[in-house]
Amino acid sequence: MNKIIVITGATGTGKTTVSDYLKTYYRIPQVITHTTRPARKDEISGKDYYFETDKSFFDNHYLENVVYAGYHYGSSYEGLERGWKRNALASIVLDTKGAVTYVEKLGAQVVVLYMTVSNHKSLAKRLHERGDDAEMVEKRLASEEYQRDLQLPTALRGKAHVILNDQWEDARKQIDEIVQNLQKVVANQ
Ligand SMILES: Nc1ncnc2c1ncn2[C@@H]1O[C@H](COP(=O)(O)OP(=O)(O)OP(=O)(O)O)[C@@H](O)[C@H]1O
Ligand SMILES: Nc1nc2c(ncn2[C@@H]2O[C@H](COP(=O)(O)O)[C@@H](O)[C@H]2O)c(=O)[nH]1
Repeated sequence: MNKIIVITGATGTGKTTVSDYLKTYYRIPQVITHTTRPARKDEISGKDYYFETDKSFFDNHYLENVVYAGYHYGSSYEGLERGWKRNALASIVLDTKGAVTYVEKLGAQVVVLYMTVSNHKSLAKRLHERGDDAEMVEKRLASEEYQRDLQLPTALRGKAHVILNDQWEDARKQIDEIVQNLQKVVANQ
């Protein structure tokens, strides 16, 4: 059975960092999602996201889609199938609403990693250090979605692995253990 690692949590908690780590060290392909948000510097269409217009966004066939801080985001069935064609274990980065939908729709195929930090104030600093546009950071931190994603949703309690990412080395160790077990499960199916 194919499986998907859904990496979720609030902005800046390290979801993309984890997804890149899984790709580099475990060869776990990333499912690329679609968004109408403008690209950040260094982001490439087709690698980080499929960047869409308000019109082209709706040309895709979504398993789920959301509005996050004023922009559309969506994950397509085709993108997921492309990931699974490359490997029986793929990863995707989603907000918590999308993560709940994945669990509802794909059940036992989903493994959720919920990223968190002990001090939420550190997140704004991380976004600025990442080089995000200051106005975009303000808008994001003021959004309902940001507040919502700071808490593990009730629907994911007892189902998600909670990864504390105050220090990357500690988070990495937790992730290594989960992924190595998962790889054994997938290999034995
Ligand atoms: N443990 C850590 N300590 C300090 N900085 C970190 C840590 N983990 C990740 N970062 C840095 O914090 C920034 C945000 O990380 P990342 O982009 O992975 O977060 P994200 O959850 O994907 O954010 P978003 O939802 O906004 O895309 C990056 O610059 C990343 O290098
Ligand atoms: N539900 C979905 N959430 C998604 C998707 N693609 C990304 N995201 C999440 O949106 C926010 C903002 O992302 P950013 O790249 O602008 O920082 C973040 O939580 C992502 O995880 C998607 O297809 N569906």
